[in-house]
Amino acid sequence: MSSETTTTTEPNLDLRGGPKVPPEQAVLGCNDVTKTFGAVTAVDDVSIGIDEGEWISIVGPNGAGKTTLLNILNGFYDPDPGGKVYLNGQDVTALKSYKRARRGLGRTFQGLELFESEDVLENVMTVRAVKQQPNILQALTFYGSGRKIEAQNMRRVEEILDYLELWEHRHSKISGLPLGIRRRVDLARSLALEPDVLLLDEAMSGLTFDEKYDMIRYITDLYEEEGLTIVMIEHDLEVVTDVSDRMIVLQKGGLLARGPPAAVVEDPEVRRVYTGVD
Ligand SMILES: Nc1ncnc2c1ncn2[C@@H]1O[C@H](COP(=O)(O)OP(=O)(O)OP(=O)(O)O)[C@@H](O)[C@H]1O
Repeated sequence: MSSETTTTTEPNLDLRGGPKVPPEQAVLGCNDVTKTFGAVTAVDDVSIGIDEGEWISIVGPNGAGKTTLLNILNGFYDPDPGGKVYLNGQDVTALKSYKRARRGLGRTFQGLELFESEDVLENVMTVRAVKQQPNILQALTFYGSGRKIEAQNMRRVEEILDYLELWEHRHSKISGLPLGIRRRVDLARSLALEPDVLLLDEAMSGLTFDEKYDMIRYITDLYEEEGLTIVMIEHDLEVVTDVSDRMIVLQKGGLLARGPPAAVVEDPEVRRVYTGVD
């Protein structure tokens, strides 16, 4: 009788189940979400449910649909008809992105959508004003009355900049800053909205090893000290394996596996499609 086992080549069926939390009861969830762009199905019938206080990492190779899914959760894209998005147990599918932000959903951007010609302080302050005003136009008017906003918001913004070790850069224009600092400014802006759930879109893309380590440290502290729910989109499996409570793997828009990181990274299907290693 052969002593060989087949356990390393069999897909782990525990990773092929449904959402851990019913999407409609989750702090953030989606049900039957598909998104097509012409002939391309970017997200293919995905349902997830994230519990309060979890750190979830959504991983997958290039083009797997990670950013599209995040944009649907965030409200930048509508899902195709039939798909639903839930925030704090409420159906927010029809709710605009900025309204979801006011209900506690913050995000960073893979492509860093910072105001290049403004300094760090102005970038964070502007977002702070958007939090307090019912619409963008009013926020800009409000922002114009500099003293008022300063009195109301400066303290919180100082705390955020201090926390992310950005205070010394507060008067530096974004356009002159290196990528590691710019990614931190993006994180500071998302924190200025005082989110309960933070969506991070490849927040470590393009960073050096040391910068990635710093970023993980900041996010871990936020997770532990502020009790934030973290949803992190990440291309690099290794970066998130140690820190996540659970991982969700996308492949060609579909959900390939979900579960504890240690089990996910050992799953032969995940290894094959994601790392290319059997
Ligand atoms: N606005 C769009 N119009 C057309 N096709 C799109 C659009 N956005 C995404 N796609 C396509 O949908 C698929 C999924 O893209 P998406 O950016 O969501 O993947 P990803 O997993 O985030 O990839 P990456 O790791 O490279 O950022 C890709 O084939 C992409 O070309």
